[in-house]
Amino acid sequence: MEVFFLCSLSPLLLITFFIIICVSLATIFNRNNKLYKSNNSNNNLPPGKMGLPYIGESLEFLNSGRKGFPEKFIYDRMAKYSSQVFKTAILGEPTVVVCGAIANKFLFSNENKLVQAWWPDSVNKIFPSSTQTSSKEEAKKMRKLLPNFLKPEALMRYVGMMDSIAQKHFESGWEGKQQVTVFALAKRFTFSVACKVFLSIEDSQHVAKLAVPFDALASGIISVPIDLPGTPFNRAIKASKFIRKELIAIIKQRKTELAAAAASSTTPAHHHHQDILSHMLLATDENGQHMSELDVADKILGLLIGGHDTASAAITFIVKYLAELPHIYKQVLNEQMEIAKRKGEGEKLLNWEDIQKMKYSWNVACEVMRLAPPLQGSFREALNDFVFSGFTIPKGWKLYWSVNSTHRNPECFVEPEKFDPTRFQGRGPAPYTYVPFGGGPRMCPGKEYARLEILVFIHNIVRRFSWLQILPHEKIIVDPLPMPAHGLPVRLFPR
Ligand code: HEM
Repeated sequence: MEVFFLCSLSPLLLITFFIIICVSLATIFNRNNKLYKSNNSNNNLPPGKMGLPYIGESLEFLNSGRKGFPEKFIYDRMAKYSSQVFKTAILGEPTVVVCGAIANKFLFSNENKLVQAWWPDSVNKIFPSSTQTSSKEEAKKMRKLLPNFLKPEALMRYVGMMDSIAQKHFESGWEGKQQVTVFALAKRFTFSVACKVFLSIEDSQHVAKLAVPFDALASGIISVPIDLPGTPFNRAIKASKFIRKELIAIIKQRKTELAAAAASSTTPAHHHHQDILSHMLLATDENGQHMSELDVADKILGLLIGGHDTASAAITFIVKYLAELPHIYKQVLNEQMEIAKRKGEGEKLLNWEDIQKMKYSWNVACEVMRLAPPLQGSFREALNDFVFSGFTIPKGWKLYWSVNSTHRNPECFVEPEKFDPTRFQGRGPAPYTYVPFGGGPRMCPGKEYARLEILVFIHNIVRRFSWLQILPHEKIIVDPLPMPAHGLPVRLFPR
């Protein structure tokens, strides 16, 4: 189909595309060349290789993940240069990779002072977001509002809602089946929860209508940014336009409903005022300003994307580790049965207090995210020349911090390859060593939300089933999120 589409394009169009690609490559190359050159005089750069022009070491970087060992790229170079800081070029950018807890602390505490968040070009093109339509200051203000919608006090009321979605999800997707593919179901679960909590959308057909473009969007975000018909990047841009249009329509309708409810003193018939969309529409900043429709759409889109593959990857790997480690499964089951037993007569849904009791289960989830972190790290950009660890980091260069540089480091975690949830008991890991959600001002705003949906999922799965992996040696691919190559098929044993 895609090949057909390409062939049917007129030669003129093809030539035009070709020229566009050449020009954009040349622009990137030129800009980076300036970046590289401006620093030739600077001989205090970290050790490391910049690889081929433009491509740099991107292929090595991406391939180590696709082979299932994303940490290899980093550990190989740390060993080779005997340094926790090294330079490279990835995704078209001169980059300094900084490893270890000290580096994490440095980056996270210098946000907007020495560094700022940076995303690859592909991400910016798929989200022509408020960062571009409104001023930087405004975007920063909006980012500050985000945690308000997702802090524990705000999320408490959603626990029952999540549990009700989980119960329906297990009834329709798992019960009565001998065998299921976990990754696809985990994605369906987290997406259903998001549709309900953010937008009050529960109708399964409506959820499915949004889920399809969402998958396209998620798989195109970190792709080669070539915008030609049929490329994943192109599909992602189209999907993002479609979803934004849907969201704007939902937002407009909601505004009318909220206005009507405010005008009449009656409470609205729906429970819409409970979801995150209504909270965003009603929220005001310090000057009493409401967020614009476009801003709200972008924020919701950002949340849907941020939570789409990350939480479902975490859930998938929890299921995988519990299959491999029956003694851990048993302790999780004991904890969850105890919680179920203590619930009052007629109390059908989990609540906030129940979640607080799931300490062991959360330690297990944390240990899973230590060994199989959903995100491998993220980028920052140097705002000025500065010195870190004795090396000069030039203005405009990118910095990459990696979750694995501490999660798999024996100095941070004794016997790092060993699965041991008790690491999280007592005082837990040293500061800045356990960072699956990042840290500092840009730390994942969805952390608490993710904790809730993960624990609700664990509660529902262990109470219904035990399970075995159908492919015990299924390969793991990290591209860019970790995922079992065949989606983790398991055999179910109802309890
Ligand atoms: C287990 C699940 C999750 C993990 C491991 C995870 C991890 C992360 C990490 C590492 C970052 C980047 C932090 C940085 O650059 O320093 C991030 C950013 C973000 N996450 Fe999550 N996340 C998860 C779930 C979620 C969920 C459920 C949501 C939404 C409800 C979400 C929304 C976001 C958003 C919007 C950002 C961007 C924040 C910004 O640019 O300032 N995440 N996440």
